[in-house]
Amino acid sequence: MIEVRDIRKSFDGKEVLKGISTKYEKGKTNLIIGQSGSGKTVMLKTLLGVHTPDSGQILFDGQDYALLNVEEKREIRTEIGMVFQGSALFDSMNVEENIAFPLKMFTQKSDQDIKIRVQEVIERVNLNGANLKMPSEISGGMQKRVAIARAIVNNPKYLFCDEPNSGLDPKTAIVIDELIQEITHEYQMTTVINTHDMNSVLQIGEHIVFLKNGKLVWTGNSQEIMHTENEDIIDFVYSSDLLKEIRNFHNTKKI
Ligand SMILES: Nc1ncnc2c1ncn2[C@@H]1O[C@H](COP(=O)(O)OP(=O)(O)OP(=O)(O)O)[C@@H](O)[C@H]1O
Repeated sequence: MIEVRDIRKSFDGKEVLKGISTKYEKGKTNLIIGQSGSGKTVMLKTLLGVHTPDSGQILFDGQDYALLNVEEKREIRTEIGMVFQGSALFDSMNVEENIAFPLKMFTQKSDQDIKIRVQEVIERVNLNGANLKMPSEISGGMQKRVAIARAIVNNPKYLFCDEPNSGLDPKTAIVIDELIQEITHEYQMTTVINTHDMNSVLQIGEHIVFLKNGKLVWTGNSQEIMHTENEDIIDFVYSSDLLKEIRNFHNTKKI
């Protein structure tokens, strides 16, 4: 579990995170949602340790990150797997080399052990037979699978995903969402996902944190978000006039 307590972060005097407190639970897909500029990326980067909060605490399974020594901080960072927006694969490496990269960089595993582990995750994300393909030779959905495989190859406790299905068609996006949810449950990881994709919110939103202008204005799950009367959520979920009309139509029918 990751707990954030009253996190604040400013850039050049402009406060971007305004006292966020929440818990990202283990074994759940925790979503950070909100409009562009609401602070989702800054929040995720703060969890990653890229940004240092101006105040507040981040606790990884009860350990206050700011109070850890350099070695302990390094240890926590090796327990984080990251799926970057756009996959961020190494173009000059094939699928299995991309996936093996964190093991070669951050562990002392033998070549044989690396080979076995890489094959395990290749099978887990259904990339069988694609081992020697280059990123340019595979589809966007397969590239995401490689990115997910690379993120989980070192058995992380925490999995962070930045817009994991951006650029994918809706069907592939759902498959990728479901894969992330399955592995979250299976490996009991604490998964935090940045998204503004409403399909993801409804499909895998087990714990949703809604940010608006750097403030947390709502938390709940995918069922609750459909029935809330919170105006900010309604505005976000029913962003188009057509969707607003459909909602009004359903509400009128209920009366
Ligand atoms: N390194 C930085 N320096 C200065 N300002 C920043 C920095 N990073 C983010 N910001 C500002 O913080 C605010 C929140 O940005 P952030 O990228 O977190 O939004 P977001 O919700 O992730 O948006 P999007 O969905 O478009 O990615 C924006 O006003 C942005 O300009």
